Amino acid sequence: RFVNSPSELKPEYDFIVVGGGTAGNVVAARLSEISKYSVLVIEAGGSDEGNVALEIPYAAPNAMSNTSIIWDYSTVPQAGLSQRSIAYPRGRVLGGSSAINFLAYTRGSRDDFDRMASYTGDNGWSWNNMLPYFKKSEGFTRPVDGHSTSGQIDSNAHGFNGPLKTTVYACPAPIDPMLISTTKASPSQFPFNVDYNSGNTIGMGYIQSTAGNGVRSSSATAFIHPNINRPNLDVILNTHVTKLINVAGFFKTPDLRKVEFAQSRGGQRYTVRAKKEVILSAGAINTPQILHLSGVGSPLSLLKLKIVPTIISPFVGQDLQDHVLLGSQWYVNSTDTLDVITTNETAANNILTQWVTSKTGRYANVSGNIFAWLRASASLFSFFTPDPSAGPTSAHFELYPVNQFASYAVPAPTTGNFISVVKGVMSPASRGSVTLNSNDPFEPPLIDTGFLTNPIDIQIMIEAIKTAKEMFTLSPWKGYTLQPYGELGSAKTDSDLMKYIRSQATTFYHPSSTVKAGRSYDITAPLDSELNLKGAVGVRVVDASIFPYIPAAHIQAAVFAIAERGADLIKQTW
Ligand SMILES: Cc1cc2nc3c(=O)[nH]c(=O)nc-3n(C[C@H](O)[C@H](O)[C@H](O)COP(=O)(O)OP(=O)(O)OC[C@H]3O[C@@H](n4cnc5c(N)ncnc54)[C@H](O)[C@@H]3O)c2cc1C
Repeated sequence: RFVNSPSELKPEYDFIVVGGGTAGNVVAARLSEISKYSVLVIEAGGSDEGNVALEIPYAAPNAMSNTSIIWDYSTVPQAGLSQRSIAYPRGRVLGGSSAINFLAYTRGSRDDFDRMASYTGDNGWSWNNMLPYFKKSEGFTRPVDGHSTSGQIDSNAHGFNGPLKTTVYACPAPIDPMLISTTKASPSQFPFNVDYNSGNTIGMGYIQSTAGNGVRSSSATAFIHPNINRPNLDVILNTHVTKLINVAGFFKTPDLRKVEFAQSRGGQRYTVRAKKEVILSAGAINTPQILHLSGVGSPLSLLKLKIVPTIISPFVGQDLQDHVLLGSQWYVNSTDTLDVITTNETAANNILTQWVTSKTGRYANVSGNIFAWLRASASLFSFFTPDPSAGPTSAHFELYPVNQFASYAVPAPTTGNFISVVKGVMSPASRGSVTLNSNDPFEPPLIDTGFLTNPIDIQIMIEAIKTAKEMFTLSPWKGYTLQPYGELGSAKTDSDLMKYIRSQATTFYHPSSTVKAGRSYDITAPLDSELNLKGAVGVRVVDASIFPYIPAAHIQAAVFAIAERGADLIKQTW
């Protein structure tokens, strides 16, 4: 049930999940399958229901500017981005970032998960052991235009009965045949990959997304709403967890199973206790923030903010990783592009009407249908600049072609037709941090992505731009792609490209690795390999914070899968 006010809560639950986001809702749904466990989810945001903007796959990018459903964060000035501070929204609504994200469903590679297994010393995180969890959460769905997916996915790699709906494109785009022809024109550079979610991510293939029947699937629609009538599951919305309180006596291992929360900034503080565990699933920004507010971190930094240290864990909030993004645009020799949606109101309304009446058409789709993940040249790497990727099945960079003007840095022109290639550094070496700015839980933390502070990452982005340019010299693009738009057109040397990248790059919004899992003796890892907070009784972290290295993919699928395993680890313990 949804609980309307703190007075309706029980004083104790077996499990309290902090954050009804991507991972938290999976954990709550799986734990409440066991009827004798009582489970409470505390979510800072409101309901996701009745908000059409969250349902339309194509409109996803609009959600992140709706301040009623996001944590409206921005980063500190970024050394690697010409000192720009960039917008850094997170989902603040039931479903968390899975309710507002861009729907790409990409798991990461065999090497990503095998590296996580070897880093943590826990083979349960290996690709072979995680694949069943990917399949468990997934319910692959026939695309709404009814086309056959034969040759577009490898059905052996997918789950068809899980709650989270996934699919491929619902509406073909004019550039799709050119992209597929690219894999034939230059198969060594752009190999066709029938399914990047099968362990080997490298090549060009069809994009999968978290949608089904023309609407978004999120952790709220998949894991909470279908189970909300369970008598052992309570969900309270619009409720902000302010800290965990240590209830152990002096000289005892800290026991943080008392959760403090409030419903407004100056509002009354309440508490609720967990008999078994508190699971922190507030995401890679807010989970370290809550830990810091609870006195878990570097004692010196905490004392400066008048927070009493409870557990010395200086790496909480350190090592943030994310994927840096750059959109580049080219004019095209065609008027049949998606630019019509921003430049022609009548056309946009017709597309919207089609979606409203039948949940089909362009709005049932994400912005692109086919993309590529590629390896950088081996010559970029040396003893001094080692390859940051997990191995040969992990991409160094992404090329995501979109048949319209796409940039998160410069406004779209009011006329013209474009193809954009959104590029990302998928196996970054740079790392940043999340630190407290204040001991007020309602104050945003200081977020530093560290983007492009490691020189290898900018070299990889330069190679990504050059690869996109080379793609447009291949035969399928002759006569279609015209001159590059804006600053890219005048960038001739690597140093020009560097300037262009640093002045326009933003983010894929994938913060991770801020409360890493690792071996018991690894002081850089605040969690053990089963996601328990080291040095505490009764606290686990299950969200994007836990990855020791960011997977070389858009990370929600990996978050869903680690949450499935996290729930199993909790069940095994109890
Ligand atoms: C704009 C955007 C686009 C993205 N696009 C994609 C994409 O296309 N594909 C992809 O794979 N990934 C994408 N991502 C990333 C992906 O969505 C996230 O990495 C993933 O959903 C994170 O899951 P999580 O469980 O760690 O955190 P979240 O899903 O963010 O959940 C955290 C939850 O905790 C709640 N919370 C936080 N603090 C508190 C508190 N103090 N008290 C109570 N509740 C709290 C939040 O409100 C939220 O509901 C995108 C993200 C964004 C923001």
